[in-house]
Amino acid sequence: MEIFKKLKHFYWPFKAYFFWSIVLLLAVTGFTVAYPVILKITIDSVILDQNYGWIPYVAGGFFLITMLKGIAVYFHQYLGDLFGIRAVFELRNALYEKLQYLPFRYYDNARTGDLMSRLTADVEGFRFFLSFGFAQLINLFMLVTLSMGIMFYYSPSLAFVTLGAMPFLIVTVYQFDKKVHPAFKDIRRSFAGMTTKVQENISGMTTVKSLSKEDFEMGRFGEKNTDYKDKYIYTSNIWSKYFPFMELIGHICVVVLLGYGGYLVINGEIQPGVLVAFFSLIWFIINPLMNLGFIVNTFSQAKASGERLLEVLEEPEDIQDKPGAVEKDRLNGHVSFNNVSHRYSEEEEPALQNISFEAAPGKTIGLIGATGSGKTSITQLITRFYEPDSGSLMVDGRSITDYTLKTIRKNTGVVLQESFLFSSTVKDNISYGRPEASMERIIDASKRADAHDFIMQLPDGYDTVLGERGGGLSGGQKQRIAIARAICVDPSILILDDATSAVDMETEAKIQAAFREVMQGRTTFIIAHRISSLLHADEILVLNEGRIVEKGNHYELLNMENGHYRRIYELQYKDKNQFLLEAR
Ligand SMILES: Nc1ncnc2c1ncn2[C@@H]1O[C@H](COP(=O)(O)OP(=O)(O)OP(=O)(O)O)[C@@H](O)[C@H]1O
Repeated sequence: MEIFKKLKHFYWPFKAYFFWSIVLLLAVTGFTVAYPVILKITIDSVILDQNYGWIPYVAGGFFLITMLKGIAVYFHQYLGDLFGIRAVFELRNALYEKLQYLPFRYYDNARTGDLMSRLTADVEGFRFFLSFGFAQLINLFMLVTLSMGIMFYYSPSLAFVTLGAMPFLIVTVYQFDKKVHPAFKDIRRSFAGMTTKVQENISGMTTVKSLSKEDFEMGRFGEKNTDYKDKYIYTSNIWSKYFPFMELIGHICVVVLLGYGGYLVINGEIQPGVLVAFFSLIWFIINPLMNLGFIVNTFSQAKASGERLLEVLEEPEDIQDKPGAVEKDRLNGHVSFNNVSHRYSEEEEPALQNISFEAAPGKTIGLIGATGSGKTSITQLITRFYEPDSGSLMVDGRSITDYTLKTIRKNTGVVLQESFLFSSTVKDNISYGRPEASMERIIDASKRADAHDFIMQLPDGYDTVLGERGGGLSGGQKQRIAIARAICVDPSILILDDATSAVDMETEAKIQAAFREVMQGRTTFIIAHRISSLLHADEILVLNEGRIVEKGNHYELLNMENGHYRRIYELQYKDKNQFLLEAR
């Protein structure tokens, strides 16, 4: 119940639909139990007492009740559906919003397929209970109580004897729920595992095919599929064990009713109409109670789904605007790190240790070092994707946390080694960070990123729709669109994380020339493995194992005897010299 309480604010605003649906359900229940009552009157008061003149009225009454029941059922179901659909509409929106604001830390370990299944299958499981299960639970309660009430009214002794086996039925249903709830949770988890596998397989299809791992992948999928099948079979086994037993208990009740009820009729203690009415009423108790398994099942599924949805909704958003955070349209881009250290999780080694440097507005800072030396981590802190464990990170003389996240993100443009392109038009991809950008601005950004010419050669130019993840374009072309996207935002801090590694030397030179113009007035951080990309940087930070080991411009660093930078330079240029020597 705790889960439903926690999710209450999603469905409670629509309680009016629910209440009306229940009021109509009440009417449906009333009309349903009226049948056996009319039947009893027909047998005892019309047929046995030979009041045949009543027959047209009884028939008319039956017809009227059937019509009214039909109308009530229609509106009850319609309003119930509306209640569930409106509630999960809000829930889905809230989940999606949560996904937008969850920190990177969460996504480091999250699995896309699992999240997808939460947003689809789990939301659907919850809706089904709201639309259907909830009302069924109430229907069950009302039908059983009303039927029992009528039975006790007609013949308390027959009611007692007939319902004697009911406690067994209730205990069985309870046992069933205890087993079936964890089983359903497992099914949901297994389904999420399977969708994750499918999603990863599709995303990594190039790797799978290039390494001929199709069979291996089928094997891995087979495991997940088998697990899902086994979990379902296990759950079906629980059903098939419990259901015949529940049915048996129901039929014992009927046998007892016919035996003892028949005896009472023969002895003249009750009228035959009462026995006939009991025969209908008992099924209004047994059927819903047996259905309790199914209702409990939707309830268990909804509980399990609700739990998984709450896991996402309650995930802490550790990086948030602090109260009174400053919103600024434009920052100058003065970045300074003072003794900053950072580790991604408690168990891991620090990714950055005592990092200190100053980047004045408009300056270009190069970051170089072996893989894993912490280059990207520095930029992840500047964008505030993560927060440092210690030290201070200032932007324009104020702590980065003094600004709203929006201010920081609006003022930083990031081009990654492999940027993500959305399956929409080229134009939309370029103006993604600034949707209001004019066509001139988009074209200007593309020209600066050396993308305009190839875009014009696409079938629909800027209106060409790209495939998922920018399919249909070469790596370098995708990268140039991503660079245009960053330029279009007009950020005061530009981060180029190995941004030109996917383009050829000639294009790199062109983009860099364009960058030099674009970089004017912006603080730029260039992460590069090639020294050629850093020649024009005002300052280069050489990183090793999370520490800055050297600092200076290209020439200063080259002059350091036995320096890290010099070693990288020699490694990169040795081949060239060797080649030139051999070519002579
Ligand atoms: N999201 C993360 N979660 C946990 N550890 C991480 C994460 N990102 C980076 N690390 C670790 O932090 C250290 C620094 O990584 P970082 O990505 O900053 O290096 P890098 O110099 O940019 O490397 P590369 O040149 O390969 O991109 C590495 O040891 C890496 O394993």
